[in-house]
Amino acid sequence: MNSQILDKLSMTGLGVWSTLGLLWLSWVVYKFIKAYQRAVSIRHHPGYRGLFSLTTIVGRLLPRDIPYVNESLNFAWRTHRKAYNKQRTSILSDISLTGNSSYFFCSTPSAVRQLNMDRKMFRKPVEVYKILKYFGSNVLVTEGDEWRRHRKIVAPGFSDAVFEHVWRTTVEIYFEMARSEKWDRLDVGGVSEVPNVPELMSKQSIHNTATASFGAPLSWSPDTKAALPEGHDMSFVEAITGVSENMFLTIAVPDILLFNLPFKKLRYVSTAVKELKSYMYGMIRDRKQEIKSGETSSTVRRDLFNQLITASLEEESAMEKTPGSQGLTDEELVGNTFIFALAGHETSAHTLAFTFGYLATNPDVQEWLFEELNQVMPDGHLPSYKDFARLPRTLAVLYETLRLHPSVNIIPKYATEDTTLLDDPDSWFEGDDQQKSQSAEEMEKEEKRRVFVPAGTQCQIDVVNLRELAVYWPNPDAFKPERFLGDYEKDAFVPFSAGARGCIGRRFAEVESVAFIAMIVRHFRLTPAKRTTPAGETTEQTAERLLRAKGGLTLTPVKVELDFTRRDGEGVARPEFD
Ligand code: HEM
Repeated sequence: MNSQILDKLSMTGLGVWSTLGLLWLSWVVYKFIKAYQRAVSIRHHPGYRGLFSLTTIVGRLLPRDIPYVNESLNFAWRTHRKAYNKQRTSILSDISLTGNSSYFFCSTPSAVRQLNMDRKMFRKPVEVYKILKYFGSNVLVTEGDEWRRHRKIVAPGFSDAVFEHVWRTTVEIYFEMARSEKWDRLDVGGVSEVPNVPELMSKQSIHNTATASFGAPLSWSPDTKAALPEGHDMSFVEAITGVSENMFLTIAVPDILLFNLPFKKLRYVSTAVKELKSYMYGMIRDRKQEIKSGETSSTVRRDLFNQLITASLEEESAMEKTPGSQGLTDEELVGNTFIFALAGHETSAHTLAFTFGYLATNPDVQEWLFEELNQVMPDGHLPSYKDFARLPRTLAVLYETLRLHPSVNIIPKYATEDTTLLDDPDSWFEGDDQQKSQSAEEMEKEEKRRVFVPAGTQCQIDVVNLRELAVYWPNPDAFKPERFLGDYEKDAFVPFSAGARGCIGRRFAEVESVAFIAMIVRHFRLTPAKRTTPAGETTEQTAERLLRAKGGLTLTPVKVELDFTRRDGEGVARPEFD
């Protein structure tokens, strides 16, 4: 081929590519204009800024939080909530993609209720969760009949017997932590500096998961010289720590790279993955044998794992009698236990770190909480699961933290058919729409406020924005746990989601967190770390610094540095359990 023909061909190629590029650009601009028109027509922000949201290719390439461009669109966490508030004009935010579907960010209780309760019209977009199938399919990532099969088997595990076990384990872990942090050697008034509360909470949460979920023996400070089980290069707790703390790497890096690249970090994570899988399959084999041979029963072993395997075996044996029943495969059992570990670990650890940050910066609330704890846990009294119901202030402190710093920022759903969502702007100013009488005129008005949602539209519950609804949360930015002691709008508080797809581990998390907060605050006064607080810093600045958050798999505390000052009384040395 002579060079003239080659030149011609490359010119033609260039022409084709430029034409395609131009067509693509025109299509993007067309989609953008349509999105903008729709956003304006239904009064929804963010209008033109939709192009820069994280749901668009452009938005993903740009740095986060560029003033006036995308600063309030970083839904992983809105670092500039104040700016966001000013721009907010309505409740359903239509952030359209350069792709072919729209995103609705919903933060009106009426829309949230619809999204959570109308299971026919709104479903979970399972493709979004694909990466969480890494260890096997599970209850979080499935829908329809598949989901029902998983949920039926995992649900019985979340029982009072397990919660009692969780409570007890949490209290034991507290004493192990106190010993390891040398808190048991502190005199009354003595101070322990805790420079990294999130790290400590992560450790407590991993131990809780290993012990309460998997029944592993408690090993806060393991004997490193002790022999590892045969055929293993890591202990179980080390493997679960390696995977949990590097979850993002585990699921984001393709296996071929994760297992073969010669980087130290990847070697560590891939070994942890291999080890965790090997432990989990081994444990399933052993537990199945134990249960089948009658060597143990769920009343002896109360961990979540045992309940799950028992329920799956029961379902399998029911198969013979009831056609259609089906247990979980070993891979699905591993998938579910992994998801319990993942869903339970990060969320709880981060929430506890934020809780202690809030208490340290709100001394009045801390004393209000201490009053309750002192009554329920007089000196030397070890609280039991029965005391959970007597600690409403402690639970309220947890809820208020979750309202202000919800671990899960966005809960995705999609519309299965053409439908409408109730945009309820009046409720921002007037109160709950439900309480209004439904006269014909009002119903007509209500129809007008319904926003058309075409089939396939992604409708996200915007958990972060719900915190801002002053109608339901007077003085919304203030840390006021007492608001949860009376009636409150349940659809404006959905950190655990709600309805059939609500968090199955909610009670588990509440029990673990309440027990741990109770043990810490009963025995220590928490204050911002003296050593690292700059001179002249105001209370607001300290709170802002300590409660800073960043995105991640779930909302992540940046750094919470506190001083723990021992209160009077006992409770830092481990007593004998009966
Ligand atoms: C503060 C702690 C926790 C928070 C804030 C939280 C939040 C949530 C949220 C928002 C969902 C819905 C997710 C979605 O629809 O995409 C969810 C689902 C789920 N959570 Fe949690 N969670 C917590 C603790 C736990 C714990 C301790 C466990 C297990 C031991 C757990 C297990 C699950 C599971 C299995 C699902 C899926 C349920 C289903 O789809 O049927 N979570 N959680």
